[in-house]
Amino acid sequence: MLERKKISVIGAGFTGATTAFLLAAKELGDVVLLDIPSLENPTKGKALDMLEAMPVIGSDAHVVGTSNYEDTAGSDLVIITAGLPRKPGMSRDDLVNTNANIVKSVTEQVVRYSPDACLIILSNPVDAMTYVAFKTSGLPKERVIGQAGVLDTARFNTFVAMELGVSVEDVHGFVLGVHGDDMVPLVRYANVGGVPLEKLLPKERIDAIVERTRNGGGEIVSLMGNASAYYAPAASLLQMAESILKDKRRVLPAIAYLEGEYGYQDLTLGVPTVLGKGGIERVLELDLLPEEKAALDKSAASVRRLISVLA
Ligand SMILES: NC(=O)C1=CN([C@@H]2O[C@H](COP(=O)(O)OP(=O)(O)OC[C@H]3O[C@@H](n4cnc5c(N)ncnc54)[C@H](O)[C@@H]3O)[C@@H](O)[C@H]2O)C=CC1
Ligand SMILES: O=C([O-])CC(=O)C(=O)O
Repeated sequence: MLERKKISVIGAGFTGATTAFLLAAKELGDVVLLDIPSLENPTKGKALDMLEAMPVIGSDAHVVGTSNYEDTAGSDLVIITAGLPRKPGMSRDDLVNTNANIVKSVTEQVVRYSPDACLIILSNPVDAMTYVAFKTSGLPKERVIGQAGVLDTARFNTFVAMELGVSVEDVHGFVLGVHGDDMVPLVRYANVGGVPLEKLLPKERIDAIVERTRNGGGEIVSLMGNASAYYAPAASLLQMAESILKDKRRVLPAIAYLEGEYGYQDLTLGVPTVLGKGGIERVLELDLLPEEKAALDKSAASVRRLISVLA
């Protein structure tokens, strides 16, 4: 049964279009897909193509394409994917200035028409872009959320399931911190069907999985050449969107604006959260060992460096 929520997806490229399709197919709400005016017709075309898939899929969600922010008015949720993706040889951080300008102007328009929405930010470097969106929007911190940890954890879980030959459904990893080389896979908290991962795999295999997870985005970029990942990022956005729109209160890692949690002030960073209808309902503070806290501090420092470039 379709709950008539309104979801806007800004940026109709690889991640935005894939996300819009998943949201509509799962009947999470009516979807508005928006891109820049020079891409208005292709955006309308993508949206119409998605809409025409709905009778086959069995979803009554509406999908429209536009370049006009008036069409996004009154959204319950806005997902921001607008911005450049990196090319092989680039880091996510190389996108910081270009994408900060885009995210800033998009956020201004979005909140003008949807002041009550929750925002989920995908554009990279996503920790810093979440900071930009939060500061620009003037929204309460609970309603500006960045996507990183669901995707990084999904990659970790994929590699663990492959290594052990078990269902991905039973692998529960936990990746916090920055969406970059200094991300923090909390191996001590990872389990497979309730059994601690450290009891199932030797340290060197776990280290290899951690390393592959850290490079997960880069591995895809070097294979694809002209694009970065979009299926797993879109699936991650879908999971976060569903938890918010249905007030499921799932415990998911997400980028939150921190005011003292984990000892950080005025910083956006990936932490465990409870996602519900108000956005980030709660940040969960875990006990960290000194080496885990040191890794999170390194992660925090790399986000701070980027934010200071923008100031
Ligand atoms: N946080 C994460 O886990 C992930 C982040 N990303 C990031 O998401 C962003 C989008 O990636 P893709 O969709 O693959 O790129 P893409 O190039 O396929 O799509 C980006 C779209 O944004 C649009 N755009 C640019 N400026 C805009 C503006 N001012 N207003 C509205 N739309 C605008 C472009 O026209 C383009 O259609 C990139 O920055 C990428 O690095 C991608 C995957 C995962
Ligand atoms: O690697 C990239 O540039 C896109 C991204 O953030 C990811 O796939 O993790």
